[in-house]
Amino acid sequence: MKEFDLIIIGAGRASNLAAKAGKLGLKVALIEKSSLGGTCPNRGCVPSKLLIGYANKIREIKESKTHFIKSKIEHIDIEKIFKETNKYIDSIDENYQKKFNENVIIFRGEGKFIANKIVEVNNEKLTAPTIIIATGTRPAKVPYEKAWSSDNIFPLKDKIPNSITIVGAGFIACELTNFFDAIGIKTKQLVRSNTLLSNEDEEISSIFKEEYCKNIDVEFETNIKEVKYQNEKFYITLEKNDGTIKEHISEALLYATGRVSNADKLGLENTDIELNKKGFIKRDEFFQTKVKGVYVVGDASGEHMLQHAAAYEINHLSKILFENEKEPLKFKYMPHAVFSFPEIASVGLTEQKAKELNINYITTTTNWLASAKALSLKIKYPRTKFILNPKTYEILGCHLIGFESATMIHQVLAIMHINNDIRHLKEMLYIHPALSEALLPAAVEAVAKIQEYKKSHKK
Ligand SMILES: Cc1cc2nc3c(=O)[nH]c(=O)nc-3n(C[C@H](O)[C@H](O)[C@H](O)COP(=O)(O)OP(=O)(O)OC[C@H]3O[C@@H](n4cnc5c(N)ncnc54)[C@H](O)[C@@H]3O)c2cc1C
Ligand SMILES: NC(=O)c1ccc[n+]([C@@H]2O[C@H](COP(=O)([O-])OP(=O)(O)OC[C@H]3O[C@@H](n4cnc5c(N)ncnc54)[C@H](O)[C@@H]3O)[C@@H](O)[C@H]2O)c1
Repeated sequence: MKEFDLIIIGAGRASNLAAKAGKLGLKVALIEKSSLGGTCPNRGCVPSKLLIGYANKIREIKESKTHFIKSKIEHIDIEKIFKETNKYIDSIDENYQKKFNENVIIFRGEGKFIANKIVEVNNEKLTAPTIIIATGTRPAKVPYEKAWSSDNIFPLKDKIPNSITIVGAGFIACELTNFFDAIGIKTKQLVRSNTLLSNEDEEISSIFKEEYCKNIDVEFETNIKEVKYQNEKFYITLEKNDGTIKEHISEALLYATGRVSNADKLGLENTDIELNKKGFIKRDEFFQTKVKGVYVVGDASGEHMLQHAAAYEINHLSKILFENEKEPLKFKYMPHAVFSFPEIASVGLTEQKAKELNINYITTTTNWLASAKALSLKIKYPRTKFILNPKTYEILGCHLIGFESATMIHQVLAIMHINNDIRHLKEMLYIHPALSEALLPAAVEAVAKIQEYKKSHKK
């Protein structure tokens, strides 16, 4: 049996913790069955956003007529787009290896528990007083042979298809569908309900749907009834919720229907570690599982499934382990963005959630068009929606749709981080006429509505 100070299973974001522990002089075993770096740089956030960069540029050119510019795209080098993206992915593992000093021993293989504190990898048994499970998630199994998940395009090894059908209405489906459509591959999205991005605030997701569907061919309330794969094509029978049948042919079929826990492959039946109903590992507020000294962080907990959440958790665990941190991590808020067209960014409660919780709230929805910079974009839909506590001025939720929403929301996040009071957003000085200034009228409207509320609720 090999003894270590620390074992980490999964070299995604937890690679940073392994590197830090190694620098502190601890003997670390880092177990990874795939490429170092994990999902985000190899088959997640980073390559998908590299693709979105192409889509955004193309959409801008295609929409140039709004600025009285007649333009035509002569050629999109799709081969080159995938070649460059694949090349980026190829560089990740090697770059990660450079992070570690000689104290970090990398085991390339699948780690499995054979007892509470013993992990087996490549027929070697390892033990340590502290073990971190950071094994992330994998795409839900695709139901047809030859169909893809997002893992099949990062990197893309198959032939680039001339047509693609994408199933799902969440983050991955709406980001990738926009990309494939923008670069000129014939694209259809299949959605079983009547909604896209159903976890977003309803007002925002309905604006998104209206704008998105101006470009994208989406079949709503549609399921796949049957699939045949012949001559390198999928022959798909579609069934609408009203029973209508439609035949559809596509060279590629990609499922973006969610991700599942990797805990089923960890041999946890040999331990006292417990799973929740969705198959994710249970933990306490200090990330500790039922086994003392065994922790779970990042997507493996199934809580947030976002890179910034995983990074923050792993950083906090590092403080608990190496800096005597005694406080648990409590996220005050958890923002996210959908990098599609249009772009959405969101933090906190949606209006439907506020209703469900039966809390006292007010909302304001303000367009961005008082901002000259927003006006110059010549798009009418951008909006800021606030969900507010009318008694305390607290921002309970903020939802943006429009150009660079993911960047724009950071000024709201800063306020929420330091002292959550919408009045700061109203009082701060904005550079005129930067796009960020588009949030000022929203803050002014929100504060005015709260003051009205306070007046009308005075005894
Ligand atoms: C297409 C896509 C786009 C995304 N875009 C964004 C985005 O824009 N913004 C955002 O915030 N998030 C995004 N995400 C989510 C983000 O990638 C994850 O939240 C993040 O990677 C989680 O990090 P992690 O370290 O917890 O897990 P992972 O990065 O998944 O790392 C887990 C590692 O554990 C390894 N592993 C699993 N089981 C074992 C085992 N038994 N033995 C050895 N190794 C094992 C895996 O191979 C993997 O390398 C995206 C995800 C996808 C799929
Ligand atoms: N910008 C970002 O931050 C970003 C981008 C991509 C992925 N991610 C992360 O990755 C995770 C996974 O993304 P995702 O898009 O796969 O999951 P998701 O949960 O966002 O969406 C899954 C979609 O698939 C649909 N679906 C599920 N089963 C189906 C079926 N059998 N038939 C038809 N539709 C079905 C659901 O209704 C939903 O619309 C997300 O939870 C997110 O945390 C984040």
